[in-house]
Amino acid sequence: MVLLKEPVPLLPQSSLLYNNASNVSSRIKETKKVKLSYNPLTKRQILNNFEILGTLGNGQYGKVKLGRDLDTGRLVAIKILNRFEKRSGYSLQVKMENPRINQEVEVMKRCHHENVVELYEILNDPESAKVYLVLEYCSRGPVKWCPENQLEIKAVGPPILSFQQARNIVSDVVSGLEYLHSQGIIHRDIKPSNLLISSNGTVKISDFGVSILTAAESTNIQSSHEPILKSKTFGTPAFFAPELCSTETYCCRSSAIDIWSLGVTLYCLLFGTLPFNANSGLELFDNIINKPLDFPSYEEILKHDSSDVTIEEYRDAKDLLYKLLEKNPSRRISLAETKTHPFMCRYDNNAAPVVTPLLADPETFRELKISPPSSCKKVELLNLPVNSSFASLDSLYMEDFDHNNFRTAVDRNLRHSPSANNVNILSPPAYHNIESRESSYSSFSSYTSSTAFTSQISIHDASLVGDQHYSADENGNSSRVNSRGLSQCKILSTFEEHSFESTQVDLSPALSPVSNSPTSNENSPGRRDIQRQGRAQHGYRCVTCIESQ
Ligand SMILES: Nc1ncnc2c1ncn2[C@@H]1O[C@H](COP(=O)(O)OP(=O)(O)OP(=O)(O)O)[C@@H](O)[C@H]1O
Repeated sequence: MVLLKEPVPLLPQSSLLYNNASNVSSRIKETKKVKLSYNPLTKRQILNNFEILGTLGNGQYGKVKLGRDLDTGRLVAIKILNRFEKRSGYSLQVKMENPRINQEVEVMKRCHHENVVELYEILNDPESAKVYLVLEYCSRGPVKWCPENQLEIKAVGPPILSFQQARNIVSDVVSGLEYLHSQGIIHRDIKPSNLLISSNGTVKISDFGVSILTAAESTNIQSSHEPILKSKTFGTPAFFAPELCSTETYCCRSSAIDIWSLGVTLYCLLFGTLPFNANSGLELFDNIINKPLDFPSYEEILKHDSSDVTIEEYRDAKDLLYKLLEKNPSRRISLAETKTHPFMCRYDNNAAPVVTPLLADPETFRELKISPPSSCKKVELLNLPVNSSFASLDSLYMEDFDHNNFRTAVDRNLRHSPSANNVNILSPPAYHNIESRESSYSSFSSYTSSTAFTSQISIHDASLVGDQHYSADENGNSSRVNSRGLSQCKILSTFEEHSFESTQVDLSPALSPVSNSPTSNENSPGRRDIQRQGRAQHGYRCVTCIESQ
């Protein structure tokens, strides 16, 4: 789904990210110092008191990581936001404070409800280019309403949820929305992917990046439908209310837009397709404003819903959808009315809670699935520069990472190992100019795995993506790792003074070419020279780990 970028800050710059306001709950911890470190033994990064276990999602505006509070063991989601955003003018790029951060923080600080994702802590170090929001972790991930392999925008049904599951989800969202609106918060981006499911199946509203506070907080803005802060549109077009699609009613926005988006969401859950769709934005807006609502027939529903939806339930569902997707915002159903609508009450038997599989077990979030050899002792954490956050490990190598320190720490580690000679130490310059974060991260993992656990060997093709041109030769004394072709290769590799041999290469399918494929030199069988072609030509991610024999 495309999110329209919001061009103007909606909250005053003096927002609460930097200022304390009396009405902000003290529940939320604000930490002004960020410390990043790396544990080579576990191969995990540590952000202040949180061990980073893996990636939960990549949003439009940054990454979300799974973390574990080292004191309490509690799992958390850590949303990483860029403090600055670049805006391009005619000839210059300006670095501006990212207004989304203030917005999201300001709104989340006010929220404390079972159906709203909770903010626990804000890590906001002025020295850091990132701001970290430590959030309640919803282990079952976002609400899914179409098959994994299908783009939501292309989904045409059948639905993957039963009517009862859809009802359970919407019931939780209505409670969450009622709370938000009572706090003067309009979410403005209600859609299934912003509804997260906790381990016990509770649905929680998340992602407040485009939310706003109405001028009159805590008043029942929904019933008044008063115009709110004048602002540009944002959110996800297919979920836009008609009043957002027309320039005539430009200023007239109220919490009724969330109710419309709730209607689009319910439609998706029930029928597995969007109610309004089109090939272009203009056509989509035209459909939202003018096209009458249309539904799959009852017979079609019966074909797919195994729970035998009755004709009454089907009719009630349609009736509720007509009321939620009422084009005139002042006639749109309220949340209180939604709660008591027959579709929500008459059939509710709680028989089918939403059960989606848990996101991967935290332990499987390890970047490398290797266990430390018994000879390997825990080594000191490596301090990382504050801006070498997980979202931009490339900067770790490209900008200000102190390679000498890193190697010193690594060397210290080597002394614990009986097989230090088998370690492949990469030349730091090889990491330079890596444009892809993923590639950099893999390199980083490879490097650290090879050095932290010396009975394991990593082979790297970092040279391929580095400044130095480097060619690979299966039979020579140096090798490059090709994420496609290597799996069966016997590799003899030397790098600097260390050499090692490996007979088995474990290649993850994820380790595919990162960006453009490198060109291959077809004239040299068994040998493919990687030629960099300007900045866009970066090669492969590194192979992570090879078991030594
Ligand atoms: N609290 C959480 N618990 C579990 N997973 C989460 C949590 N918060 C976010 N995620 C995961 O990270 C993804 C991106 O998060 P989020 O939507 O907040 O980021 P965003 O940059 O605002 O995304 P969007 O592109 O939708 O605007 C989510 O779709 C979800 O998969």
